[in-house]
Amino acid sequence: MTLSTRPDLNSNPQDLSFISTQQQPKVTEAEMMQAVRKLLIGLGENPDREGLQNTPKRVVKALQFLTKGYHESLDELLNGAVFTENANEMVLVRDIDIFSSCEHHILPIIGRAHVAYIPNGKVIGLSKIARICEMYARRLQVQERLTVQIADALQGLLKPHGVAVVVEATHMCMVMRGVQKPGSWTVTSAMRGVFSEDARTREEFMNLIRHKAYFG
Ligand SMILES: Nc1nc2c(ncn2[C@@H]2O[C@H](COP(=O)(O)OP(=O)(O)OP(=O)(O)O)[C@@H](O)[C@H]2O)c(=O)[nH]1
Ligand SMILES: [Zn+2]
Repeated sequence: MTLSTRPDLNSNPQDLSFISTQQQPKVTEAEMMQAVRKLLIGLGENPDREGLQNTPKRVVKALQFLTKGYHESLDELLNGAVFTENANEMVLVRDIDIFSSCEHHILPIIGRAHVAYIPNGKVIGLSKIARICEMYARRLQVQERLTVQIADALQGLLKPHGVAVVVEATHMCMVMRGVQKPGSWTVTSAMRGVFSEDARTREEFMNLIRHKAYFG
């Protein structure tokens, strides 16, 4: 097995130290397209027929988009939007759309994330919470790791009193193939600080994400 030259692909997924990695992969786009062409032939298709002529190019472009989070970093997406603020009540951004790809089948994971924290002298620009979710979702993932990465990123950036993340998602590898269970949802959570220590705080968060949103 050839290991990637990109440390972010080989490292422990819990380890956030690789997040600024901007190294380019060694495989060229032409080689990637060639691989897709082979895949089409293996599937019994004719890659030269009109409808498939540009498919290798499209597939590579689409996969690059779906994994663009490998080339993003917390530093860049934050753009300095962490502010000193004397706030100490729960901040919750809920119903953040998640479009990720499972690392076992490279099929879509579609769902939403709910992210809360209790500030401890610092708040983060609200959109940046969604951007953090987006950065980690746009990688090959398992839902559990995605959930933990979002929680640990916020915990590391803000050192808040606590962070709570719940991700609810449906996995196309369980819907369209394999066990074929449409309608199944997986719920994962990561609780840090007071959300893990105090049942009432956790309950307040769970109640807030349970009630029907006014918008949406
Ligand atoms: N824990 C976890 N498992 C996942 C996630 N996405 C996909 N999987 C599972 O990864 C497992 C891979 O199992 P394998 O037996 O190696 O692969 P498979 O033969 O394609 O498995 P089936 O999906 O059962 O047909 C499956 O059980 C998937 O449901 C995820 O985000 N988290
Ligand atoms: Zn899968």
